[in-house]
Amino acid sequence: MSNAKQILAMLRSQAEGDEEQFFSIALQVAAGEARQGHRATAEEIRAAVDAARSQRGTRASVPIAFSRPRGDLDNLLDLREPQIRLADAVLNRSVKDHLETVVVQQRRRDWLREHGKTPSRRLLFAGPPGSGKTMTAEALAGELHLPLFVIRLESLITRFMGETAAKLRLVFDEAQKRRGVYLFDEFDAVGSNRLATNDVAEMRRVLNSFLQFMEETSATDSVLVAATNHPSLLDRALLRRFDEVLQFEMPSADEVRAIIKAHLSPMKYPKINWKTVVAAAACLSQAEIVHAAEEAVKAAILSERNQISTADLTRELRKRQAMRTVFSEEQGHIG
Ligand SMILES: Nc1ncnc2c1ncn2[C@@H]1O[C@H](COP(=O)(O)OP(=O)(O)OP(=O)(O)O)[C@@H](O)[C@H]1O
Repeated sequence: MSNAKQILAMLRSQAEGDEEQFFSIALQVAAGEARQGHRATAEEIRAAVDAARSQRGTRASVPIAFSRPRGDLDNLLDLREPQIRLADAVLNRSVKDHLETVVVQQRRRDWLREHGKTPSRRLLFAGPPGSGKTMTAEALAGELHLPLFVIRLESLITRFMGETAAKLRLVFDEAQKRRGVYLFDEFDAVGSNRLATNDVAEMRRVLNSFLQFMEETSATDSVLVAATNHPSLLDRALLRRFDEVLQFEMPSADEVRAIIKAHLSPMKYPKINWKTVVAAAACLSQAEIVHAAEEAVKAAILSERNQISTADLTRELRKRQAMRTVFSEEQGHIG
């Protein structure tokens, strides 16, 4: 949008009393300035918008819901208001440490910027399906009091030349002007070095745009999370661009126990043999273990009990194991 059009849109939003739209266009102008290398002006506009927003915040008596993306972005971004915090996810020590770093740096980003430093904001979540990558992105957004935007890859990646890169630009522009956590799920679809064999040149262009946009976001405080089950598919040039790489793993024995305990409410569980339960959960993902615990609770409720036994849990965990076998046999069949 040209400056004249932006001024017109700002005047219109003011006439309609749409303050959020007004701020959003102001931030778009800031993003434009940042792209032209005018970082100080971009920062000044952003600071003015932040000040005006927080003034409005003190006047408001009820929390204001995050506003939905508009226009073309509506198809690309799925807005989720975070319902959880980091303490709700059961994570390994290394992932927790990385997240603590990000949270501290994001909370004290103004201080870091005053010293010419950029807070960590480009994160790669790598790990097996169901290990909590999406959940952790939501929890991180919750921790930072930010909206979570999930980028819909099926709308982003199209067959038409140049269109995917243009859509990516829309998403990154939004990240520049609206602070949030932006999650690119199944990121290997964008960042793969051997994807789209039918149009390698186009995927290269998309990847290059992605790399360029990653650099440009240095003036924003949005957090970019790319999640993948296949980190080895990612282009090396891309891997280097991330500030933090978080490796999600299959759950340890302690984690299995913690996940199950967190999902047994309202049941009591005085006599669980955890060794047996943990053994029955071998090779299951965090998500599968959550399902098994929830099913065990439902079965106990239906049989009008208020206690869960070791047998309840192992039965449900074994069911999950069996479902896994069926699934992998099916895949073997297809493959
Ligand atoms: N580490 C965890 N701690 C607690 N619950 C978890 C954890 N991981 C997964 N879960 C449960 O499983 C559900 C699905 O997990 P999630 O979608 O976050 O996994 P994922 O790694 O993003 O999987 P995928 O790669 O298939 O997208 C979560 O909503 C949560 O209920």
